[in-house]
Amino acid sequence: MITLSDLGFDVWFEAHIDDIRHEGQNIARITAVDRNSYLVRNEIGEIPAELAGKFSFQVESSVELPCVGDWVSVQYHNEGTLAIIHGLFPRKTFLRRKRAGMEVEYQMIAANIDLAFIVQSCHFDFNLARLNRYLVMAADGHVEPIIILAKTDLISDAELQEKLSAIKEAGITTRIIALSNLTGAGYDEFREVLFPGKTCCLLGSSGVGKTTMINHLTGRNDLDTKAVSGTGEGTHTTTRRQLIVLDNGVMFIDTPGMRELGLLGAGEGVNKGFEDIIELAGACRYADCSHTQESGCAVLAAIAGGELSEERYAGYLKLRKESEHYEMSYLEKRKKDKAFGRFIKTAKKNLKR
Ligand SMILES: Nc1nc2c(ncn2[C@@H]2O[C@H](COP(=O)(O)OP(=O)(O)OP(=O)(O)O)[C@@H](O)[C@H]2O)c(=O)[nH]1
Ligand SMILES: [Zn+2]
Repeated sequence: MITLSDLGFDVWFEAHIDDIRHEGQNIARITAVDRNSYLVRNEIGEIPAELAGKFSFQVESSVELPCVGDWVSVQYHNEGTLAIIHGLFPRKTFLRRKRAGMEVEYQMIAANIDLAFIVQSCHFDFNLARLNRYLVMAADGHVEPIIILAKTDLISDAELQEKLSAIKEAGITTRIIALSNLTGAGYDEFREVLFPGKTCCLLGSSGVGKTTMINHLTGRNDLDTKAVSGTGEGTHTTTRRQLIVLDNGVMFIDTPGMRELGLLGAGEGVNKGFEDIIELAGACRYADCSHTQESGCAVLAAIAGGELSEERYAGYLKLRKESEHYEMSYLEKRKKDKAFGRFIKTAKKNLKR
């Protein structure tokens, strides 16, 4: 049977039990969040959960809402098939991001993470500016970072040494593990830093090999397949688990918000890693050239002339597409948040009348 301590509940949290857990309540950890529905897990099992009304009313900012990795106190209902969340434990560590356009408003991505692996592929994805952004984010939430340079099989040893020294020259002293999912190189070192009861996360752009790393550790498709369904208050909900416990007792958190982290404002990041393409683009006929089909495009001309490799161009397009996609979805979300803000304002006005 799994215990609270296996799930990461240690003396730091124990010190808060008397303040947070009241009579008849149990301690559990949030393993998934989907708008207002949650999954919680403890020694008894993993079940759907909802916020107690009183809890919701007292929340003044979204930061006070439970996020994945949080410890909460819950009460069981419906013969233990539904949990109601009554209290939130303080966070030992967290990952959060500033919401654009607001000065103090943060969005919580996950909580109580012991170790954040910042994953970059040695190939197209390698980017010091983005690496620094992740390191700042980890430091902000007191999360210990380790840099992973993945896909080492795609570059020569000399090229890998170059990347390692580029990181050191940038003044970054964080531990670096270079590994390949293909050859298994570096995995001994990777496994050495994974401890049972510790919560980890993988941060990095799409396609750098994060999912493959988890599957490599488990020999299964843990990150992709498991969803938990349950019946609460008559509505059937299926929520994808975002905190998983591997067979070796190591926990990994993977939330949709995490996937967006690195790409926010990546426009500048794209330019940073592809200075040669940006320089070429200066000679395009149209200032807003997309470098995909325009006549007079200097980038396309360079490919035709063999000065720019197709591969490098494809890498540029891929990163640009990802960054546009995430920036777009982030803007859409902000629009929704604004609409919700207006709704609240109107509702408050109506109340006053
Ligand atoms: N050559 C090489 N390819 C790899 C390695 N690791 C992963 N890949 C490939 O890279 C692609 C992306 O890997 P994923 O593990 O899905 O990457 P991810 O970071 O999880 O991407 P998202 O799920 O989009 O966030 C897949 O086609 C993998 O087979 C590696 O070490 N070497
Ligand atoms: Zn162009």
